[in-house]
Amino acid sequence: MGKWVIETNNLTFGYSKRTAVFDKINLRVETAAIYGFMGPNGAGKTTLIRLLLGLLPHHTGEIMLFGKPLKANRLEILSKTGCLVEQPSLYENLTGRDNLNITCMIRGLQKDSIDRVLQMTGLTDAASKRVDAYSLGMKQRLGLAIALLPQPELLILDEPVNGLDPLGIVEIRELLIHLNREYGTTIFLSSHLLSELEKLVTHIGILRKGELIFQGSAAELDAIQQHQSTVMIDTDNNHGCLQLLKQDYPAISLVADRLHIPYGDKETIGDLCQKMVLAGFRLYEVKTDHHDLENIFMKLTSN
Ligand SMILES: Nc1ncnc2c1ncn2[C@@H]1O[C@H](COP(=O)(O)OP(=O)(O)OP(=O)(O)O)[C@@H](O)[C@H]1O
Repeated sequence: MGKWVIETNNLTFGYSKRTAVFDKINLRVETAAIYGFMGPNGAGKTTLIRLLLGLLPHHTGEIMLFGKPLKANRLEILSKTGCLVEQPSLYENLTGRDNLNITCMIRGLQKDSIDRVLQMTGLTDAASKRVDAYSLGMKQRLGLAIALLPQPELLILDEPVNGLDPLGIVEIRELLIHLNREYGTTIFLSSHLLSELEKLVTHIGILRKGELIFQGSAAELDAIQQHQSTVMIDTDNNHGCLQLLKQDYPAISLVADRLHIPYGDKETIGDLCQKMVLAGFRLYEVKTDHHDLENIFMKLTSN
C-alpha cells in the first residue's frame, strides 16, 4: 500500500443527472492520520462517506482504498474497514454484549474480540445492561465497539459526536486518539463543527458546496490562521509609538487605545518592540489575537 489509505481522483457524484453534489473531488488521506472532513450542513459529507463505503451506485472518477480501486476490491477493502454512519443501528431490547454477539454471527467474526472491544470502548461494566438503558454516548460507544470488532485498519465515522453532551464528546475523542496512537488506526471522520474536532485531527479537509476548498495538515491550517491574526500592543504612550512606527509600518493603527498591526512574522514583532524600547517607550503588553479555527472555517465556508 502506498501513502494514501483513501484516495479519490476527480470523484463526481449527483443524486440526479442535473445537480452534482460534488464535482472532481481529490481526497487524500494518509496512513495513520486522523482526518477531519468538515463542511456545513448539506455540503455532501454523508454522501461522500456513502460513496467511500460503496453504498451509492453511480459516480464518475476513481475511489481507491488501501491503494486498490473500491469497485473491484470492495469485499477485501470493507473487511479492513470499520464504519459508523450517523446513528448506530442497535437492538435496543438486547444487552450490549448481545448486540456484539449478533454482529459476530452475521459477519462471521470470531467472538473472542468481544471482550477486547468492550474494554476499548469502556463498556465492560455495562455489557450486560439492555441498550435502551444506555445514554446516547454509551450507544455511540457501542456503535464504535461494533465497528472495531474486525480490528479495522481504517475507521470511517460520520458525525460521531453529533448530539453528544460535552462529556460524551470528550469520551469519544479520547477513544479515537487512543485507537490511533495505540494501533495506528487511520480515522476518517466528518463533522459540521470544527470546534469538536480541533483537538483531535491531524489533517483537515473542508467541503463547501461540492468543492474541497481546503485540504492539508492541521499545522497548515494553523499557519493560515496565524496569517489572519492581529498583534495588539499597549505601551505607556501608544500615540507616540504610532508616530514613531507608522513610517516603517504603514499598516499600524490605533484601535481602542491599543496599537494594532497585522501579524507578519516573529522577526517583525521583535523589530517593532526593539524600536519602541530604544526610543524610550515602556511596553506593557504584546499579544496576538488569533482567529480561532472556527472563525477561519466560517470564513472559508461562507460566501
Ligand atoms: N438520498 C438523497 N436523494 C437526493 N438528494 C439527497 C439525498 N441525500 C442527500 N441529498 C442531498 O445531497 C446534498 C448533500 O447531502 P449530505 O447529507 O451528503 O450532506 P452533509 O454534508 O452530510 O450534511 P449534514 O451535515 O446535514 O449531514 C444535500 O443537498 C442533500 O439534500
